[in-house]
Amino acid sequence: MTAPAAADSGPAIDVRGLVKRFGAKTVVDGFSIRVGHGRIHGFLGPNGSGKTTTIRMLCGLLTPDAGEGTCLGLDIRSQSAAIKRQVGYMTQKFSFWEDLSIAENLDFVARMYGLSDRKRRVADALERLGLGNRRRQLAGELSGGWKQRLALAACILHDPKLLLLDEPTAGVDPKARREFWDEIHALARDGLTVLVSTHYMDEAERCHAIAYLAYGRLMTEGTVDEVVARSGLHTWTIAGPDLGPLERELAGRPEVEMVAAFGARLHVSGSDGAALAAALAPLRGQPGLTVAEAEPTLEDVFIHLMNRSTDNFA
Ligand SMILES: Nc1ncnc2c1ncn2[C@@H]1O[C@H](COP(=O)(O)OP(=O)(O)OP(=O)(O)O)[C@@H](O)[C@H]1O
Repeated sequence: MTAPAAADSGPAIDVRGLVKRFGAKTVVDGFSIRVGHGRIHGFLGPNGSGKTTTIRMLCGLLTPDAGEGTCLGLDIRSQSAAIKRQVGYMTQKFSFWEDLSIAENLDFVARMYGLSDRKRRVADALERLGLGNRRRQLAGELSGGWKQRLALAACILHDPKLLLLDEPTAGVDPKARREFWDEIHALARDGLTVLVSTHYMDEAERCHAIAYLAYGRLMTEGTVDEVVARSGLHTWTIAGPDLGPLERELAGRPEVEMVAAFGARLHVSGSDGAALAAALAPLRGQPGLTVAEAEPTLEDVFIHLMNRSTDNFA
């Protein structure tokens, strides 16, 4: 994989005020972001919040209606063709020739894009993604996790500098997902910048930074710790038997913005820490209940953001 060139010393992506409208609908509204080289940046948010549209604008695949910026040092408006040549894009619905082997599929992709030095590129991609031993296996016989790997191999055949992964592991089991992410980190260590959209919290936690979008607006951005700290959310856990009635009661309290059961434990959250603590105080001495303040999880924060954005924009 190509190491970042000296000219790449600036950010890999640096855009300001991107807007995209489809008809009368503003799908992305004033999006700005900077992403450094070799970083893995996650995009999260409800369905239809504009993640894919934003990612496509960032790398010149879609022209913004307003805004400006650069991707890989090139202007996203006037140099989009040059940007596209350096982008590997794994879409939500990739497809293969099921009755061709892994190696034959990759060779086909290399031919389709007119790549020089095909044999070496295919061999490199097979080795890079641990597909060498399976090179003769038919694509149609692969499990979900190996299919994703093949898709990733196809994306890096042309030595891109930027990878766009649109929900790359939807429906893949946790072990295969973890291994897929190990590969993404290995590619990032080699200098590739990665933009990835996902709905999985464990994947968000494996990104160097995340952006959360709702209704086309950037609601929050930063490392996972920063996003949790900035949320202003306070969370308590309550453990004990038969928490159903308590869950229903707490859901009706004005200090409680969210309550959800996780096994034999409730997560109770609210923005006003003092009011929430006061509301839960009477429960603390109750026999059989363990009530403790806890760090909000990323999922707590995202559900909170989702609820807030529904109130603000819907
Ligand atoms: N080419 C298009 N023409 C018209 N509307 C579009 C087009 N592409 C996307 N949209 C609309 O823009 C909105 C944002 O779509 P987008 O695919 O960017 O969201 P997303 O956050 O990636 O969603 P998901 O999580 O479901 O993949 C949606 O309402 C979608 O229907």
